[in-house]
Amino acid sequence: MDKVFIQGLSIQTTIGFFAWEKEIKQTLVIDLEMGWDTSIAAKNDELAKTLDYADISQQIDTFANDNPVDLLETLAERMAAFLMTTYAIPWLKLRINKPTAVHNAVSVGVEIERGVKA
Ligand SMILES: Nc1nc2c(c(=O)[nH]1)N=C([C@H](O)[C@@H](O)CO)CN2
Repeated sequence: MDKVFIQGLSIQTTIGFFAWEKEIKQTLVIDLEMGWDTSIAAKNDELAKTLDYADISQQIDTFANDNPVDLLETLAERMAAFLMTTYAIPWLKLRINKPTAVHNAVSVGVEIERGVKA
């Protein structure tokens, strides 16, 4: 299966369980793999036939900021559903890192896989 991916997308958004977290923006770093037949776009060199990683990166930032939640789990689930519906993505793996959440860890976060691999 071919993939289009986004690695290390850094966004600033409101996220977190605690009251103080709802008053600030924190950094999330997002890794996304999306199943896609890239040969269709390659055939006639057409951006419109593939997943535009620049457009999707912007949509991820907008989605996170428009949908503040407590848990990374909730954001991951909702973001995965939004991306799969909007772009007709059959399968994806989404990892959301919250690098500043635990001071003595490099990063913490969640990773989910949704859909069916072609
Ligand atoms: N599995 C998770 N654990 C925790 C989360 C989370 O979203 N998923 N969130 C928090 C707090 O918001 C934390 O990031 C504050 O430092 C704690 N654990």
